[in-house]
Amino acid sequence: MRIQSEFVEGFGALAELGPAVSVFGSARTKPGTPFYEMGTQVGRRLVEQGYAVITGGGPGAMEAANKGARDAGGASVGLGIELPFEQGLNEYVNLGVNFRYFFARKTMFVKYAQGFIVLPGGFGTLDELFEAVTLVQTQKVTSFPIVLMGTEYWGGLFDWLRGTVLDAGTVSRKDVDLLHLTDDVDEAVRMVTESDEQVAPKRPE
Ligand SMILES: CC(C)=CCNc1ncnc2c1ncn2[C@@H]1O[C@H](COP(=O)(O)O)[C@@H](O)[C@H]1O
Repeated sequence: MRIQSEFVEGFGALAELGPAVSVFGSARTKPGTPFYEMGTQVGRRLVEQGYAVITGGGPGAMEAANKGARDAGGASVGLGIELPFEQGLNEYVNLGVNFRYFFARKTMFVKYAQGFIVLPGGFGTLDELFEAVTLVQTQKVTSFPIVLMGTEYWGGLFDWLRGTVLDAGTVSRKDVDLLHLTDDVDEAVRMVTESDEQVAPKRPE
């Protein structure tokens, strides 16, 4: 069955990856823009700290993170998705897997990463972000730091969660505290890798 084979293929391709961080962000972020540059720096810094970089393998922020990772000589993973307006994996991916199903692909982002760094993005990015927060909140995954980058971009969402949503009692303080926010690349990388000390021993070699 196609669905099953996507999981098998994904698990097989990523089994030997070692520690990794998934980086998300808009497919529409253009090269030369500040957020593209931020993505490149995130990819580079993660590799310098000994991490593989996993992205959705597409253009924009994904491409930026893959570029940074590859240029720094690291593992640059792209988990591509078949879309009607297919663009293929970006040129900076050095380990690529293609998926037809978003849900199979999303499993890989969480299963093979120690945390998420989320650059400014749209519906796709929000989907990935909130799936991860839900998994952490419900303790389906543990010690999984999630860092949003771009204080101005995410600030409104942050305030809304800590105001309206928290006040309504639909989330707890502990839940909103799962999300970190920064503009600083080193700080973001530190946040996702620090708690890895608790996570690392649980991962198979
Ligand atoms: C120019 C364009 C729209 C290309 C679309 N090509 C894509 N290729 C790969 N992953 C994607 C693509 N679009 C959305 N995604 C997924 O959704 C996220 C970005 O969606 P968005 O641009 O924020 O909503 C990415 O992290 C990725 O996992």
